Amino acid sequence: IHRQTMAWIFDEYSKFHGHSPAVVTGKPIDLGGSLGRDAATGRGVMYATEALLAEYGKSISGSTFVIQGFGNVGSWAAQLIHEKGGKVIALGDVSGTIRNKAGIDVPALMKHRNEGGQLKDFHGAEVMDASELLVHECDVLLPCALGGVLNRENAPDVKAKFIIEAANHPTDPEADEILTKKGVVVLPDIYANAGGVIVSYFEWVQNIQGFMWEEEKVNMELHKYMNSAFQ
Ligand SMILES: NC(=O)C1=CN([C@@H]2O[C@H](COP(=O)(O)OP(=O)(O)OC[C@H]3O[C@@H](n4cnc5c(N)ncnc54)[C@H](OP(=O)(O)O)[C@@H]3O)[C@@H](O)[C@H]2O)C=CC1
Ligand SMILES: O=C(O)CCC(=O)C(=O)O
Repeated sequence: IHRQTMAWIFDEYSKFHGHSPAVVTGKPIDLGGSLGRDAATGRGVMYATEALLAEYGKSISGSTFVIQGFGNVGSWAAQLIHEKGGKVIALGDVSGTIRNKAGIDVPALMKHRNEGGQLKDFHGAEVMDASELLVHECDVLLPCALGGVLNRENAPDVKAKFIIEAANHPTDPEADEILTKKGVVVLPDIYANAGGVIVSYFEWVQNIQGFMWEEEKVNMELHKYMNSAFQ
């Protein structure tokens, strides 16, 4: 979401119809945006991953993760998975692809990135070939960048046991078929990345109520919705 654009839409609409914050979501916080919206999609991805692994008697802690994309969705998913004790062993964006068998120190990587550093220059990992990322050994693969990245070319080589569709349609229909035959569990995007649109709905609810929720309340409600949708 581009918050400034949403602010312009809100402002233009309100000129003609009076103060109407509920007309659009993804607004800046001081114009009625929701706390927790920035992290929401990545947080929802983490909750979805937790629910799926639990179904198989596993947990985030003790599992290994490979993440493509370190933007809004990927960086939040990486941080929250790291906080839960998950080991992010490889990660990539356009600026580079890196790995560390012992687990990447995600908060240190965030600091490096926020200071303007590129992934390839991060000291806590080694650089690897981008083409190896999606077929890297791991328990859980999280494509958090683009659509169509898993296709008939690379799907046969995927080693992950679980794929969380954090980006929109990262797995094309041919890949889906190949992965299913291999016994890879693919959690669909319509559920896995719904955290963003859920918190946008919460933003609308707060605007209608004329009330702002604490971030803890937003996260708790998001957890509740993600869990009940999984069931
Ligand atoms: N943000 C949200 O709330 C939601 C997002 N989504 C979906 O999630 C996906 C990611 O969105 P979002 O995180 O917001 O987008 P961002 O633009 O914030 O991040 C995209 C990330 O993908 C990386 N990337 C782009 N191309 C490649 C590539 N070829 N190989 C590796 N990495 C690449 C970018 O790298 P670099 O920074 O180097 O350019 C960046 O790290 C999209 O499919 C989006 O539709 C779905 C639901 C909600
Ligand atoms: O914020 C929203 O309402 C939806 C966001 C979303 O789904 C996206 O960015 O792809």
